[in-house]
Amino acid sequence: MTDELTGDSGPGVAALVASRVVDVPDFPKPGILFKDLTPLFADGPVFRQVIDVIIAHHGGRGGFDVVVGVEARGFVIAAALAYASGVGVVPVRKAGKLPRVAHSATYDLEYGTATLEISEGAFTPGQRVLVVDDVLATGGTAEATLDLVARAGGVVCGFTVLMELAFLAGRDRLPGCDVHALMTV
Ligand SMILES: O=P(O)(O)OC[C@H]1O[C@H](OP(=O)(O)OP(=O)(O)O)[C@H](O)[C@@H]1O
Ligand SMILES: Nc1ncnc2[nH]cnc12
Repeated sequence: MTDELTGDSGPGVAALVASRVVDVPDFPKPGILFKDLTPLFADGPVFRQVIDVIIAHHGGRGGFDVVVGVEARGFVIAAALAYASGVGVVPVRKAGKLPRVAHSATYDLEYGTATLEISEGAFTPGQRVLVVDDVLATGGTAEATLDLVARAGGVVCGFTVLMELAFLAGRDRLPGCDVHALMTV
């Protein structure tokens, strides 16, 4: 089990995450094995432990100035991280949802193409940004998000996911970034 004080993520937290993931074959398209992490979000003690481990990995409270969450499942994690750390949260949203778009980025993911956007005035220049999502797969979403954060004046200090699908090599698209996955498949 994870030590909440040291944030030691070790095998304990990986097993915990794995125990709360449901594999859904052929969603949203035939051939995709979808990793459904909503059972983890629904388990209060596990969710809290996961949040504490992520904060500890990224330097504890004070290790980052703002959290970016990627629509939609990243929002759940980002809001919890921000609240627990006493910092704000900035949403990166799918196209057409934000009223004051500053920057857009289009990318491919495991099962399609999408465009992400960030608002005007998202950061003060040089703010240290922790980016969070539930899954790292091909890395298209993460690469686009890191690009948006940089164009908006933020400095990415880390990228965190609950689960990394290593066989899709998404990490290779994020050179120089502190990529942290609580569990890897
Ligand atoms: O590494 P990639 O291949 O880019 O895939 C990872 C992304 O795919 C999923 O989001 P999705 O686009 O399905 O959106 P949702 O959270 O709104 O369901 C997941 O939440 C990540 O954001
Ligand atoms: N297989 C998968 N499961 C959950 N989210 C994903 N995002 C991209 N691929 C995914």
